[in-house]
Amino acid sequence: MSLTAVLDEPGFTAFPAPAKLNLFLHIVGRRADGYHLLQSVFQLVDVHDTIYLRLRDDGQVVHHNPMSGVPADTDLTVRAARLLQSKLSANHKFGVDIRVEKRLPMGGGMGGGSSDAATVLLALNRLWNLHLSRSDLMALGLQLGADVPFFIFGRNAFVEGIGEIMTEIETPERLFVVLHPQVHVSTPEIFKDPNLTRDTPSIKVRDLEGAVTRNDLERCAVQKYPEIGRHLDYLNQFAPARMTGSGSCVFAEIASQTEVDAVLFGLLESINGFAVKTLSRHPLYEYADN
Ligand SMILES: C[C@](O)(CO)[C@H](O)COP(=O)(O)OP(=O)(O)OC[C@H]1O[C@@H](n2ccc(N)nc2=O)[C@H](O)[C@@H]1O
Ligand SMILES: Nc1ncnc2c1ncn2[C@@H]1O[C@H](COP(=O)(O)OP(=O)(O)OP(=O)(O)O)[C@@H](O)[C@H]1O
Repeated sequence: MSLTAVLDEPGFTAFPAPAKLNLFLHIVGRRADGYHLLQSVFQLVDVHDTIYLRLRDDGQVVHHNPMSGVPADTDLTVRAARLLQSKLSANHKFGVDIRVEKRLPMGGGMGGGSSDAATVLLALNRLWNLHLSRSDLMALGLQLGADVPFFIFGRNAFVEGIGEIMTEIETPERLFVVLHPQVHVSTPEIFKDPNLTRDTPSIKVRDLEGAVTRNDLERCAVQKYPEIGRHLDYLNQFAPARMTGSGSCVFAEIASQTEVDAVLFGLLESINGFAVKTLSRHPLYEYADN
C-alpha cells in the first residue's frame, strides 16, 4: 500500500518521534552485566519519524506496515504498546493499529527505534487514559532500550548510568549538518570491542561548559566501518565533526542557514546528508503526567 493510501486511511492520528544527537559520549565504566556506564549530552533535533495510531477495542496490537528485516512482533512500536498493555486490567479491551513512516536512519545512532517506542508509550498513555507518571513511563521504556527513557524525559539532558539517569540542561539553538554513511552499525558489536576504552574520567554537570569531550565509541566504529571515517573527514572540512551514539551518522555544527545550504548543495554524490535544528522539548512532552 502506498504512503498516500496510508495517510488517507481514516481514523489514524499522527504522532512525531524526533531524533537525538549525542553531542559527546564518554564511557566511564562497565556494569557486572556487561552494560556500559556512560556520560553524554543528548540533544533533541527536529527530524522525525511519524507514528500513526488508531484505537481498537479488541485488545489487539496490529502493525500495518512492518519494515523489511524487522518482523512486527519485534518492532519497538509493537513491543512498547504490548508493554503498556501489561499496565491495564486483565480484561481490558484497549488495542491499537500502528503504521510507521520511517525517515530516521536505522542503525544511525540518532535513536530512531527508541524514539518510536517512546512516542507510542507517550501517545497511548493518553489515548488509553492511563495517566502514568513520566518516571513510570521512563522505567517501562528502559525495558525496551537504553535510549527510550531520554525521549520520555523529553528535554535536553546530561545523561548518565546506562542511559537512565537524566539531568535537564539548557542547550543553545543550533544548526547541524548530519551525514549518513550507508553502513548499519551494530551497537552491541561496538560496545563489545576489546579496543574500546572504558575509563574516561567522570565529569560533573556543573563542569560541562568548557569540558574537553569526544565520542569514545568513534574510534572503534571507524576501525570497523571505514566509511564513517570518510564521512568524518569530509565534514571536518567545514567544522569539527563527530559521530553520534554508536554511529553510523556523523554531525557538525554549522553557523548559519546559508552555510548549511552551501554544505548540502556541494555534497559529493556518494554522500547523503541533511540539516537538523535543535529542539528545546519533545513535541509530546505534555503527554506524560509529571
Ligand atoms: C550508544 C547509545 O546510542 C547512546 O545514545 C545508546 O546507549 C544505545 O542505546 P540503544 O541503541 O537503545 O541500545 P540498547 O538496545 O539498549 O542496547 C544494545 C546493546 O548495546 C550495549 N549497551 C547499550 C547501552 C549501554 N549503556 N551499554 C551497553 O553496553 C549492550 O550490549 C546492549 O545489548
Ligand atoms: N521501530 C523501529 N525503528 C527502527 N529500528 C527498529 C524498530 N524496531 C526495532 N528496531 C530494530 O532496532 C535496531 C536499531 O534501530 P535504531 O534506528 O534505533 O538504531 P540507532 O539509531 O543506532 O539507535 P541508538 O542511537 O539508540 O543506538 C534496528 O536495526 C532494528 O533491527
